[in-house]
Amino acid sequence: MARQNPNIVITGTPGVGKTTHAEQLARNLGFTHVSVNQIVKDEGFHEGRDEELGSWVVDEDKLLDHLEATGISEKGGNILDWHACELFPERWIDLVIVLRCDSTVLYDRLTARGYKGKKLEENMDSEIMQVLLDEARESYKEEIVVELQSSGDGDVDGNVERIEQWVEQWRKDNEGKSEE
Ligand SMILES: Nc1ncnc2c1ncn2[C@@H]1O[C@H](COP(=O)(O)OP(=O)(O)O)[C@@H](O)[C@H]1O
Repeated sequence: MARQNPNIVITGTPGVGKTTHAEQLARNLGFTHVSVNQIVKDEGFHEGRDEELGSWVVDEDKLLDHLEATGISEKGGNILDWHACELFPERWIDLVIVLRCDSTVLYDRLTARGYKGKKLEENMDSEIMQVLLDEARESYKEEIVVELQSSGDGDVDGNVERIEQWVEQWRKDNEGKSEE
C-alpha cells in the first residue's frame, strides 16, 4: 500500500537549521518530527562517542531496524532530521531537503553552541565543501533533492512555505494511490 503522506529528510551540517525547520514543518503539517540524533542517544544505538569529533559512533543497523519497526515507510508523514542522509533506504523517502548556510553565519552559530577545535573545523569544512549536498545527490534521485538556504531570519518561513506547497502537490499527485 502506498503511503498517504510523504516522508521528508531534512539534512545538512550541524547548525544549519534542521531542528528549527523540522519542528515548524511537523507542527504545521501534523507530521512526526523524527530527531534521529535523539533516538540514537535515547535508545543507545551507538558504540560510544568519538571524543575528537564530539559525535556518536552510530550503530546504523540498530537504528534502521528501529525506524523500520515504527512503520516509517508505510505510514509516511515523517520529517527525518539528521546530519547525514545516505543510510535511509530510497524507498522510504520522497523528498530530501539539504539546508545550506553562509559560512560566517554558521561559524557564529557553532561557536555559540560551544563548538571548538577539531569539531568546529570539521563541521565548517563540511559545509564549505558541501559534503551533505553531495551525499544527498549521490544517494537519491536528482529530482527529489532540493538545496535551500538557511542563513537569515526570513529563510525559515519561506522554506517552510515552499515545502508545504510541495507536500500539497505530492498529495494531489498521489491521491487514490493508497487504495491501490
Ligand atoms: N534560517 C535561520 N535564520 C536565523 N537563525 C537560524 C536559522 N536557522 C537556524 N537558526 C538558528 O541557528 C541555531 C541552530 O539551528 P538548529 O535548528 O538547532 O540547527 P541544526 O538542527 O541543523 O543543528 C538555532 O539557534 C536557530 O535558531
